[in-house]
Amino acid sequence: MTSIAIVGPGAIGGTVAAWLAQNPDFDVSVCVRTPIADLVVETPEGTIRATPKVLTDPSEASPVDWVLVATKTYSTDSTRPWIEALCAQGTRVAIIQNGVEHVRLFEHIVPAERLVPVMINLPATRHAPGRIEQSRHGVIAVPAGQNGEDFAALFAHTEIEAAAHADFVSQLWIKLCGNCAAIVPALTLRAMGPVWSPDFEAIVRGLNEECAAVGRAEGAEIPQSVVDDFVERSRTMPEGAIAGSLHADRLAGNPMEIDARNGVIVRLGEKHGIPTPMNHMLVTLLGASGSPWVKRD
Ligand SMILES: NC(=O)C1=CN([C@@H]2O[C@H](COP(=O)(O)OP(=O)(O)OC[C@H]3O[C@@H](n4cnc5c(N)ncnc54)[C@H](OP(=O)(O)O)[C@@H]3O)[C@@H](O)[C@H]2O)C=CC1
Ligand SMILES: CC(C)(CO)C(=O)C(=O)O
Repeated sequence: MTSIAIVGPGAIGGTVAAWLAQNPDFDVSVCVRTPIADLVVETPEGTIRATPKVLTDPSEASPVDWVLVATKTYSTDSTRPWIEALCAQGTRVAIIQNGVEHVRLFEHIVPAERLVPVMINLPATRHAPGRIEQSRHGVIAVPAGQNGEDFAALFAHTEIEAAAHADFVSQLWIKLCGNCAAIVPALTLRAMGPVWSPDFEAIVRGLNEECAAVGRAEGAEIPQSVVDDFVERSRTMPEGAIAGSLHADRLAGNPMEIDARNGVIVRLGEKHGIPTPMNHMLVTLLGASGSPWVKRD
């Protein structure tokens, strides 16, 4: 029996927990801030249900084989008591978050050799605690090596396609290219397609080009087609559509992962001497909308 604890069963953590709990060989528990009774996830494969063990305080936790952290990036330090209670010598800790700085954010909490950064491409929305909609097929990428391969193997019996990649850094930055333009609808509070114009396209393309340039300087391989495809996807975003979790968080009045998704492009751009004026300006403007998470997470 493999024991797995998911810290933060929100949209992503709840979906992952529900899928893993379908495997009778896994003992799945969830570590919550807001209590839940169970998990019900509407997936492209139909509705799945799970009744994992629900822990509400780190004092109830004991060491497990795998800890999966799926909180927002700005909640990192609040997960420390959970991670400490759930870890023994052999425990591995996977960080399932957006952005490219999983290791920087958690290396003061988890030893590097037990830390597994995870890129997840899986659109999910939490409608109520434990009630989630997974709107498309899920894809997970992890670094090559034993930890990455063992993590990917946990998903063998799920609809989530998980694989270890030698070029994980490219996986992370290509995902960030897809995420970085969502700062525009988070600011305008409407879909991009209906307001598209040459000036608007210059902003969206600028955000993406800056991200790709900084990613390449960090060692990622990002073909130009990645930028062009994301710009095209933005151009065709239909009226009423929500561009993912950042836009959804702004609409809900929640804190936003501005630093992890756009601030990081500015910070790492400065390190490499790459100008990032579009990201810099929109980070400043969205931060001025009231989110406390414009500063470095
Ligand atoms: N949603 C999506 O479609 C996608 C999101 N991502 C990324 O995945 C990560 C998670 O996002 P998402 O699932 O949307 O976020 P949610 O806000 O839906 O979920 C985060 C969860 O973490 C919980 N939490 C926060 N702090 C703690 C703590 N100290 N202990 C226990 N639980 C805690 C929250 O509790 P509470 O219930 O009290 O709010 C919530 O359940 C982010 O980095 C996001 O960018 C990546 C791909 C797609
Ligand atoms: C765009 C999406 C849904 C892709 O997984 C995402 O990463 C997010 O909303 O944060």
